[in-house]
Amino acid sequence: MLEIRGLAIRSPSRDIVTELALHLPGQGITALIGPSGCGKSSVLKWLAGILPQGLDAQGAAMLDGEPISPPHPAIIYQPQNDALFPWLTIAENAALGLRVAGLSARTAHERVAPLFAAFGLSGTEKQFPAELSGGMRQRAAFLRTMVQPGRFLLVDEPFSALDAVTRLRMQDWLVARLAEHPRGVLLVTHDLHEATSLADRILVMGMRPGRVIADIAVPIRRPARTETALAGLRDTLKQLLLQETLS
Ligand SMILES: Nc1ncnc2c1ncn2[C@@H]1O[C@H](COP(=O)(O)OP(=O)(O)OP(=O)(O)O)[C@@H](O)[C@H]1O
Repeated sequence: MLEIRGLAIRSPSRDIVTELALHLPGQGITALIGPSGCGKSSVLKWLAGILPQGLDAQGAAMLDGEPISPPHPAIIYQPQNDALFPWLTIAENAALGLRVAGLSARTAHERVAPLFAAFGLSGTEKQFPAELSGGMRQRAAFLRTMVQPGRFLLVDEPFSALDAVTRLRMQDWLVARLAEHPRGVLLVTHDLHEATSLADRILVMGMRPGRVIADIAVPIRRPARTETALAGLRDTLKQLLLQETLS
């Protein structure tokens, strides 16, 4: 279990997040939703140990009940932008996390190469990020995230640049992969369909200052998550978000 306790994040001009607490089980997907600017990305960056200069934070991160000081090898982070290195090929970018973790170039390549087809990236191995579409770059970044061995994945809108069909394909791939190799995923998304169809639990953040205002288990098992079955939950989430943006 990964936990945040009493997190406060401040900029020089204001409180961005106050008294934020959340826990992330070692299995399943927890979605983090909230109005734009409420601090979702800042929370992930803090937990990944890369809060930008200009923001100041206080709070505790706990892994299995023990305090940790991010960054931590159990925590893998995928930022909102694809953050691919322009001077590396797509294959090198995809293998980068494994290289940083100490694998040889050859072993890292052997791990990522079989996944290029599943990610719709066949033939892009020797290309550079600038030669790919935004959606392809986002898939390459997601591939880089998914091959890393950390127990917890923090992913910030990983499917936002994908067309509808590719998005569904990647979501299915994620669910299948987690069923084979359970890990804890914290998924930031603006898409209520994505949150309700993928997540086991949904955390709603309010704003000014950012804090968790609702922690909602999704009680419907995945095969039964039809549009009709999820409509009520989506409506509840929509109302919560509307209240926050209007208040
Ligand atoms: N480096 C920084 N310096 C000062 N303020 C910052 C910095 N980074 C973010 N902020 C401010 O912190 C607030 C929260 O930003 P953050 O990106 O965490 O929100 P978010 O909920 O992820 O937004 P979105 O959904 O639009 O991605 C915003 O008001 C933003 O302007």
